Amino acid sequence: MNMDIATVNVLPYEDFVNIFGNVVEKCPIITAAVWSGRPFLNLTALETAISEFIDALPESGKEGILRCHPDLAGRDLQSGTLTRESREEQAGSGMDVLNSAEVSRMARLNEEYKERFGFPFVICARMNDKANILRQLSERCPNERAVERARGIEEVKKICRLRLQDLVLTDSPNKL
Ligand SMILES: NC(=O)NC1NC(=O)NC1=O
Repeated sequence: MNMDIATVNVLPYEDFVNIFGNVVEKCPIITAAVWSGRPFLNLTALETAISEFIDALPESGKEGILRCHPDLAGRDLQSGTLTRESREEQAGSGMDVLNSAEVSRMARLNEEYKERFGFPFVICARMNDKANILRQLSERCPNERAVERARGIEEVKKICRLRLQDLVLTDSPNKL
């Protein structure tokens, strides 16, 4: 699907939530909330509304968003229970074709990370390959909790931007 912003702006909220409800993984409440901010001037304005809503949440809310994300190469991938978006992203970065040693390494590092922070490691899979993801996962583990919370939320916003771009035509300067 690729609609223009004018089409987005006239969607009833039921349709808006159905179409955009997973731009932040399993957080349709965010989409439902920003519907109030219509009309959006362009795609960037919609993205900004989502970003500002997230930034205004208490730290517990931001951690809640992170907790709605499935592990990379984790149980949901193995059992086929990822959302369509997440499945495509994880496949795009090779998370679905790890060898058994890599699967174990990911699982161990993901568990270590969750144990330390109480939320999962989140990274925009479409902007990283397998080697990069594994490196970041081990490098980020020793960080402070507040640093990782902020870092994870930055990644959520990158994931969101790419998911939005799959749904809405990007702003073009010569189009009114
Ligand atoms: N844990 C985590 O980063 N999950 C994800 N990242 C991404 O790009 N899609 C996801 O589901």
